[in-house]
Amino acid sequence: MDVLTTALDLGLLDTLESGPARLGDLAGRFGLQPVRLYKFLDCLESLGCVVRDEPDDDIEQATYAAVPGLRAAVVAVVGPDAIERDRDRYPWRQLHGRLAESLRGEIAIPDDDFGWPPKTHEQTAAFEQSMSAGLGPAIETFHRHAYRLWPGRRRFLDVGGGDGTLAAQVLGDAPDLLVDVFNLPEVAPLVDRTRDRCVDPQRLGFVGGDFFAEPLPSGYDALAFVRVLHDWPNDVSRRLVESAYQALSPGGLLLICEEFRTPDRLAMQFFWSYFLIGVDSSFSRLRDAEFYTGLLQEVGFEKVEVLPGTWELVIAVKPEEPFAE
Ligand SMILES: C[S@@+](CC[C@H](N)C(=O)[O-])C[C@H]1O[C@@H](n2cnc3c(N)ncnc32)[C@H](O)[C@@H]1O
Repeated sequence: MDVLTTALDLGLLDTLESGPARLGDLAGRFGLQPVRLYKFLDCLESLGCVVRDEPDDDIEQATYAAVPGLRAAVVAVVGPDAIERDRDRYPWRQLHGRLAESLRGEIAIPDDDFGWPPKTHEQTAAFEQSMSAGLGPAIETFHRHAYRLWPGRRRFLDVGGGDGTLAAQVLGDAPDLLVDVFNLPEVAPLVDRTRDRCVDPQRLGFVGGDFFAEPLPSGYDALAFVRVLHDWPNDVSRRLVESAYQALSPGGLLLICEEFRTPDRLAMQFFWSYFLIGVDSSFSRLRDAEFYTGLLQEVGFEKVEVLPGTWELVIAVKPEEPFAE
């Protein structure tokens, strides 16, 4: 991180991206010591960021070329909006080096530093911001399957829909759909902010509520849980799916999207797995897609399918009302 941040901040990456550069020229231009810069560029080379051509023993004649797309990739990894920067705002260092104590239950992340539910507006805003920072794969999957998800649907409720980032994206894919976010009332101002920036603000609504304290609102023919069910133990997830079944109109569509359990996704989830070791109020459990396909059938849904994507999307339909005998 230090090497990449420094290369970006110095402006070295801009120069390297415009074409191969000689070490002597780089040192002169940026006021750097050639021998030190040589070692620094070795670090970048070891990360696969630059390709070196060293014609002879004179290191100042060595030339370096950036691999294509380097600057954008480095901005994504260390820039102000990078997921790494977001995760670093959390007090994970309190566990660092003390994992054994944490595993024995001797230390924990104090509630004031992180806990569920968030206690202050700042904690709520920070948490939802972290969520939307990692939402890309879900947005991609919803967009990819939009052509079959939304035609004929009128009202969509994104349950536990964060600050409305996904809902706002869906509006762009479904010009006739009304989309509401269901979330704890304190999240309303964050959804207001998303609405101000979205393509069609009057189609993005907010319904405040607590899905443990009350039934999910009815009147929707599509309803989603995106990274919501994996926060809870099996019996609680089941209750939420049952509540969705009750709420949906006959023929309504349920969508479940989260990181189903594979080695790659566990790796993407590594920060939360690690940090939440010391947070007992938050569960976080990656499941296999089959857990949900089975659960949906047991609860009464039909036409259960797993649609492909960076994160897959499990969809299912509530049966139309049976004809009266
Ligand atoms: C892990 S986040 C996922 C947010 C969003 N769907 C995403 O993927 O970015 C869980 C969401 O569920 C919401 N949530 C948690 N408990 C809730 C409750 N009891 N009632 C309603 N929403 C709740 C949180 O506020 C948060 O927005």
